Amino acid sequence: MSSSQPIRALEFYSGIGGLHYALLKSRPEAEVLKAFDWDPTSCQVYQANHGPIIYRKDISALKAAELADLNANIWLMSPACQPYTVLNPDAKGAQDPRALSFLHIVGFVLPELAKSDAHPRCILVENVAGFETSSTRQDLRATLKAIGYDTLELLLTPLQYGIPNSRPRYYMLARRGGSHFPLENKVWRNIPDCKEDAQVVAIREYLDTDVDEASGVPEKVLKKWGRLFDIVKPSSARSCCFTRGYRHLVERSGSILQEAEELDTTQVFDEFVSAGDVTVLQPLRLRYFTPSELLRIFAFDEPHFVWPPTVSTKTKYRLIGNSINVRVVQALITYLLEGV
Ligand SMILES: C[S@@+](CC[C@H](N)C(=O)[O-])C[C@H]1O[C@@H](n2cnc3c(N)ncnc32)[C@H](O)[C@@H]1O
Repeated sequence: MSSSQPIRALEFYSGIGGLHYALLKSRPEAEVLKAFDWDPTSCQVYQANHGPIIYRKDISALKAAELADLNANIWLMSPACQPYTVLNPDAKGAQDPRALSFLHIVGFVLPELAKSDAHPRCILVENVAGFETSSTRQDLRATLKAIGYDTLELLLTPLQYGIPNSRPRYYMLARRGGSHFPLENKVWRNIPDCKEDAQVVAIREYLDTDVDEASGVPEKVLKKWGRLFDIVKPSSARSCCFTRGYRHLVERSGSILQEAEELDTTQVFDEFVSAGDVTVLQPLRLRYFTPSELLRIFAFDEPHFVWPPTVSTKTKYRLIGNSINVRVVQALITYLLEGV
């Protein structure tokens, strides 16, 4: 969008507003007109940070006419990923009821708006890696093409932006009436013509200075599941993907931190196994990442981010784990808008 044209966005599946932050970091003058989510706590957190533009609503119930009146020129969308996640062996894709609202908005509402040329100039869709093999992705591409969009698909991770966290995510960018994306028909692993491969910063740059004991990993958890954890140190240049199940699930829900940098993790765990005594692990000082550390890793403007006082720590983890990496999406929005 040319810099003289106001950017007016709608945010669907807004959660705690990661896409909103990404848009503002890319284009500070942009305005999010309305955001939609049906989860009451997400809406409460969103409102605390972005004001009363959040509508608690089932997106399946949105009508073309109400969206046309808003006259937005960019839509930002991060629909539920459970239907598509490879972590769920029973994922049903488009057959999952949680996929319905996205099929409604893309398959019905957008084409309806296109009849009166009221569809947005640009669209960004975010989902889990794995979405690219779904029938929903094929339908999305076909629908967007049929109503005049040029599309580009990518799989990116924050590691490419120097952030020590793996979070591979699928993105689709769509625009109409602007310059064309490269013709090559593939899922891109970097933004075209943009070599972002930054030096990854160590985890220690993201850590709180003062962490209370509640973040420690309980001994009973370590005793039963300790060997399954992905463990990183302050000097590590990686961590694994943090999900909404962080602190509930052990495997594949995110890394824990070993504060004792100097100790050899494997050696201490071997001693624990042979001694059968969990206290052997104490010198490692194993703990969970705190919500504020995760917000920093997700590139949220952490010191200014507000949690309403009623939101529990457990809920904070759920909401952050559902969210997006702001830095990655910022780069995508910049690229998307440059071509319009
Ligand atoms: C993957 S999360 C998106 C998170 C968001 N981008 C953020 O930064 O926090 C999906 C969100 O969609 C919401 N959601 C799922 N289905 C919905 C529906 N039918 N109507 C409204 N919101 C829905 C969930 O409550 C959740 O907040």
